[in-house]
Amino acid sequence: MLSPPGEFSAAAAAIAADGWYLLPGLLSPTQTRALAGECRAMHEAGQLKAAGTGANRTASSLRGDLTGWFVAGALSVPQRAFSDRLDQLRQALNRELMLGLVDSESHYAVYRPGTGYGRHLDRLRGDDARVVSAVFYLNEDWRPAEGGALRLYLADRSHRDIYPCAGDLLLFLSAQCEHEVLPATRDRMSIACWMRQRRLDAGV
Ligand SMILES: O=C(O)CCC(=O)C(=O)O
Ligand SMILES: [Fe+2]
Repeated sequence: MLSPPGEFSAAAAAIAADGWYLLPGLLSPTQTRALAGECRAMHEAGQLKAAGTGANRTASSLRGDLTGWFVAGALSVPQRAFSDRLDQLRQALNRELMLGLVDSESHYAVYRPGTGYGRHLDRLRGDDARVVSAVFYLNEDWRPAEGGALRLYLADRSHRDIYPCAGDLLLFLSAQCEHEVLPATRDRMSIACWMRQRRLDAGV
């Protein structure tokens, strides 16, 4: 299903101009709460695993999150609602910016208190598939005093701190925007996603 015409025009324009955008309202509060409940339940059941970095995804000291990938063909009801909306956004970005985004990958992430993710780019070594990073936040009533900002480093050498507030989707260009996750004083839950192009070295 297509999104209403123009729904994501502001996001597309900001990504083209600035390389990033904070998009509210992708899902209803009820849908967002369902995802948060599922993420918390998977965490409590021990189903989220220490994440790695790089193509081999071995555990790393750079990052302290626990993750669980969404499995295509086995999405839960809340995951399907999220993935459908992300797909509408992906198609709108293709229409407005001609990005050639063919699919996306997503995982739940929980950062325990005191853990973060050091400054990095989201492109994997030798792999140019990731074009747009999207992080959907699941934390109700987050207060800045609790820390946990995503610090986004901008081209003009300034930075922006974005707090992980439920319902907000942070979008940025994977190849250009260095960023880090600052430690928090409570569990920090999100869905990290990447919209991908066909790999340039993959042939046709
Ligand atoms: O959770 C966030 O705000 C960002 C996570 C991140 O940078 C990543 O998973 O690559
Ligand atoms: Fe990242």
